[in-house]
Amino acid sequence: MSYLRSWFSFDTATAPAAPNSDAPAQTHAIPGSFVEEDEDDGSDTAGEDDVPPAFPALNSAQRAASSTSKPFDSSGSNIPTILTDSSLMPPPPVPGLAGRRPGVPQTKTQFASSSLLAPLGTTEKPKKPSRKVALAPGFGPLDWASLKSSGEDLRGVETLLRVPPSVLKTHNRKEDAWTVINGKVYNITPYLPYHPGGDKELMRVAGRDGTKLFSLTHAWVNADFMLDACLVGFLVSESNA
Ligand code: HEM
Repeated sequence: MSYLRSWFSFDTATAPAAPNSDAPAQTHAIPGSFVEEDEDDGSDTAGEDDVPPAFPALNSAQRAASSTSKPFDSSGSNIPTILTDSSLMPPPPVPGLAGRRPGVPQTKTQFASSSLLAPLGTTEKPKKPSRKVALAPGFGPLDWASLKSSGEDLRGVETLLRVPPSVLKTHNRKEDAWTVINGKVYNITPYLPYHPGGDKELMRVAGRDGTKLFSLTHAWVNADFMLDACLVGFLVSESNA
C-alpha cells in the first residue's frame, strides 16, 4: 500500500524522505481513506526500500499541472483533480435533436444530422409503386435459376439461328414466344411464369424487338444472364437471313 501513499501525497516535496527515522512516519493519510501498513511480518525492516517510483513522475507536467493549482477538487472530495477536471476535454457538440423546437417542423438537414431518428430512406414514400406481380409458388427467382441449370432444353432449337424479322414475328404466342433483346433472340415461353412483372407484360414483346421496352422498364436487369439458357440465335436483316 505504500505506493498508494506516494500517489496521493499532497506535496511531493514533503514526501517522507526517511521513512525509517525515529519520528513517526508521516503518512499524509487522506481522511476517511484506508491506509494499510505493510502486511509483512515485520522482517522487512528496511521498510520503504521497495517504494515504487511515484506516478505520475515527480517532475512530470501532469503532476505539475494538478498540484500547482489545487490538489483536490473544490467539492472537498478526496479525488485528485487530475481525475475529475473535465475542463481539459470539453463535452461533445450538442446533437441535432436537442435543437428541436416544439411546433416548428424540422428541415431535412436537421433530420439527417440526428442519429436518433430512422434514416430517411426508410421513412419516405417510394416514388413509384412496384408493378411486380405475385408469382405462383415454385416460380421465384431461385426456381428459375435452378431450372436454367437443370440442363432442360429451354431453347427449343437444335442450333443457334439467324433470325430475320419475318421469322421473329411468327413466334408471338404464349406457347411459342420469341423476343429480341440487344440483337439476341430468346425463347421467352419458359420464362413467362417466372417474370416478376407478370406474363402479360412480357408478352407485349413477343414476336418483336423488345430492347426498347425492356430497357425503359428495367435497364438494370441483366437479360443476358437471365435468359442465357433460352438463347435461340441472332436477329439479322431479311437480306442476310
Ligand atoms: C425479356 C426479358 C425480361 C426479363 C429477363 C425481365 C426480368 C425482370 C426482372 C428480373 C424483374 C424484377 C426486377 C427487380 O426486382 O428489380 C422484372 C420486373 C418487371 N418487368 Fe421484366 N423482364 C423482361 C422483360 C420485360 C418487358 C418486355 C416488360 C414490359 C413490357 C417487363 C416488365 C416488367 C415489370 C413491369 C416489372 C416490375 C417492375 C417493378 O418492380 O415495378 N419486363 N423483369
